[in-house]
Amino acid sequence: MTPPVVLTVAASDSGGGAGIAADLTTFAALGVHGACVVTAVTAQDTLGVRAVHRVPLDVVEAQLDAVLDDLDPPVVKTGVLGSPEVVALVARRCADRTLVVDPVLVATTGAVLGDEAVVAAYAEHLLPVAAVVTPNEREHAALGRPDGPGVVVTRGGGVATTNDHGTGCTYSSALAAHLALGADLPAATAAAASYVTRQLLVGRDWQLGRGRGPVAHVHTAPTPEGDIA
Ligand SMILES: Nc1ncnc2c1ncn2[C@@H]1O[C@H](COP(=O)(O)OP(=O)(O)OP(=O)(O)O)[C@@H](O)[C@H]1O
Ligand SMILES: Cc1ncc(COP(=O)(O)O)c(N)n1
Repeated sequence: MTPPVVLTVAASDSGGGAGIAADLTTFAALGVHGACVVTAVTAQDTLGVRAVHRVPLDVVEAQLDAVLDDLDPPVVKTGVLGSPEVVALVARRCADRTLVVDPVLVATTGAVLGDEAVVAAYAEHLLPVAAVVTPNEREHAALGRPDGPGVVVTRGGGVATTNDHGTGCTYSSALAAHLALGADLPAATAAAASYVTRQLLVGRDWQLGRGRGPVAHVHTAPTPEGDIA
């Protein structure tokens, strides 16, 4: 059966923990086809963000044109957008689709990934056309505490682990994938939360890098018999 298409508009993470890497692997794990528009390249690892290179606006728009014209994704998920111009562009071009906005402003490791101008652009352009917004507490406060049925404030959870880099991206991607597969919002948020919980458990003892290791976006745990659970 042909899978539904979900587009992520987000930044790359060279460490493979967050952003595009988390989004596409989560989409694959949940059975949707992932397309990607890259807004910025980050030089990043489990310890922090070393550099951010924004993709020029016309190149972001050309990627968007290509995917929207040809693959026609019914669901679009956003992560790091990088500039107010890109925020406004996505709002303009994707308002007629189911938009899942993860307003990433600060990385787990502390780096600022969205400044005040980006925050203002979210409030003015993107939040009014979003079906779902998934800020964490800090992002919710920065955005002026928007309210409504589509505002899902994320709050961590019960799994004790330091391998949690990329959890917000994985959560919002899982939510977008379940919406594309036909779930309603309450079912999609519940499925996304249980997916993240399971994946945090899978990667809890991994030793990748020297900082906040990545959540296991896609892997399943082998059983004692060597099968895949
Ligand atoms: N330790 C945990 N145990 C279980 N579930 C968790 C844990 N951490 C995160 N989650 C799940 O993932 C969701 C997103 O997590 P969190 O709020 O930590 O993301 P974030 O990285 O702060 O988000 P953003 O990408 O918006 O910055 C939570 O709402 C929860 O469902
Ligand atoms: C490219 C990119 N996108 C998103 C995040 C946020 O993820 P996290 O909150 O886990 O650091 C990140 N650090 N880098």
